[in-house]
Amino acid sequence: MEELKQHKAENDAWTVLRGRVYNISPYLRFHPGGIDMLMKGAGKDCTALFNKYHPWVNAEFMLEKCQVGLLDVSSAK
Ligand code: HEM
Repeated sequence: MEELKQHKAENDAWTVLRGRVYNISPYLRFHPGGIDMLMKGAGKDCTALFNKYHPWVNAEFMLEKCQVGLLDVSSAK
C-alpha cells in the first residue's frame, strides 16, 4: 500500500482492484469514463469506485497485461 501511493502520476499510475495491483497508465486514454475518472483511483484502491460505476465490467480480463502483482494484504489499510 505504501508503494502504491507513490504511483499516482498519469505516466506512472497504479491502482488496486479486487486485490490485484495494476499499472493503469497504458489504459488511461482508452477508458470510456475518461482519464480524470480513472485517475481518481490512482495511487489507491479503486474497488469501491469501480463497483459504484460499473461492477459488471470485466477488468480482470481487460487489464490482464497491466497487472503488476497482488496486494500484500498485511499492508492493506
Ligand atoms: C480500474 C479499472 C477500470 C476499468 C477497466 C474501467 C473500464 C470501463 C469500461 C469498460 C467502461 C464502459 C462501460 C459500459 O459502457 O458499460 C467504463 C465506463 C465508466 N467508468 Fe470505468 N473503469 C475502471 C475504473 C473506473 C473508476 C475508478 C471510475 C470512477 C472513479 C470509473 C468511472 C467510469 C464512468 C463514470 C464510466 C461511464 C462513462 C459513460 O458511460 O459515459 N471507472 N469504465
